[in-house]
Amino acid sequence: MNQKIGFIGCGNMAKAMIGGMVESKFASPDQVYASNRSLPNLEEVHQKYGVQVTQDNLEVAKKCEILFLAVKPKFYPAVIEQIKDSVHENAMIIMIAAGQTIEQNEQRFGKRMKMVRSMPNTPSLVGEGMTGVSINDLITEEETRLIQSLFECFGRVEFLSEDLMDAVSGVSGASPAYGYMFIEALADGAVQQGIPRKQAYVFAAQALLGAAKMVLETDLHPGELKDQVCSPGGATIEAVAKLEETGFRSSVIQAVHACTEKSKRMRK
Ligand SMILES: NC(=O)C1=CN([C@@H]2O[C@H](COP(=O)(O)OP(=O)(O)OC[C@H]3O[C@@H](n4cnc5c(N)ncnc54)[C@H](O)[C@@H]3O)[C@@H](O)[C@H]2O)C=CC1
Ligand SMILES: O=C(O)[C@@H]1CCC=N1
Repeated sequence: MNQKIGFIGCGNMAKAMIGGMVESKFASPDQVYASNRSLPNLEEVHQKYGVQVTQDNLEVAKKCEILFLAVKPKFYPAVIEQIKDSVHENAMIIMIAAGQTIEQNEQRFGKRMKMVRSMPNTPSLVGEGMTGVSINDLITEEETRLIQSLFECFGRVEFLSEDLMDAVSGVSGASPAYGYMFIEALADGAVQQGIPRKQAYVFAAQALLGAAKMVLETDLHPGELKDQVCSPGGATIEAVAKLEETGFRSSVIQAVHACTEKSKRMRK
């Protein structure tokens, strides 16, 4: 691809995607532009990845055919007001904000634009991102393939209808945070049993990485994979029974629900 890719807002999520794109060589550093209100994050991505940086949002908006809006949801109205008359004539706008809808942002631009609503996650930085994507009807099939390869350069992508995008925040946008909590909890349990903390994180994280790969690569149902670990009368089933008793599944389901509902409230 030879389009220029811009990021307005260069925080945690933009840095993860820029890192993923450049490290995977999907885009060369001279194709990628980022603007941010403050300097430190810009200096960091320039030093690490060699991308072009500026504090001027308009410079990025004018230059880039593919434009990520990577500021917090509450800053979308002000940023769109600032750039709407300057965006590249063929611009494709990629929103990454929780809760923001395509219709809402078309209204803010005051015209129909090629618009993508996406929900990525921070493991994009290490090539293991998961992104949910909805597109509007101005995006062509060729552009859809481009969007797919763009998000696939740092992980997996699934297209789905826009009414499900708030739930994507709950299941994959936010869930790395739940995963880190699970890893911390596993490691605390291991430390309680005498395993040194540094090793405890390796045991916990690698076990979960392996479990995730088993689900994605064997095509077996997670329940069947769980049953393979639970020897009759063995140790694992004791742990599984304790997790059920203490509401593990229900707690996770409620967490996804809470995140999804909050995402919906964030567009008000
Ligand atoms: N952090 C995450 O795991 C995920 C975040 N998102 C979405 O990504 C967006 C950004 O989130 P984060 O990167 O976590 O936030 P962040 O706070 O780390 O980054 C936002 C950046 O935007 C800059 N900024 C604020 N107003 C600006 C303006 N007017 N012009 C230029 N830059 C401006 C800030 O200085 C900051 O560096 C949010 O809309 C969030 O919903 C989506 C998926 C996952
Ligand atoms: O916490 C948030 O609002 C964003 C959306 C998903 C992950 N971070």
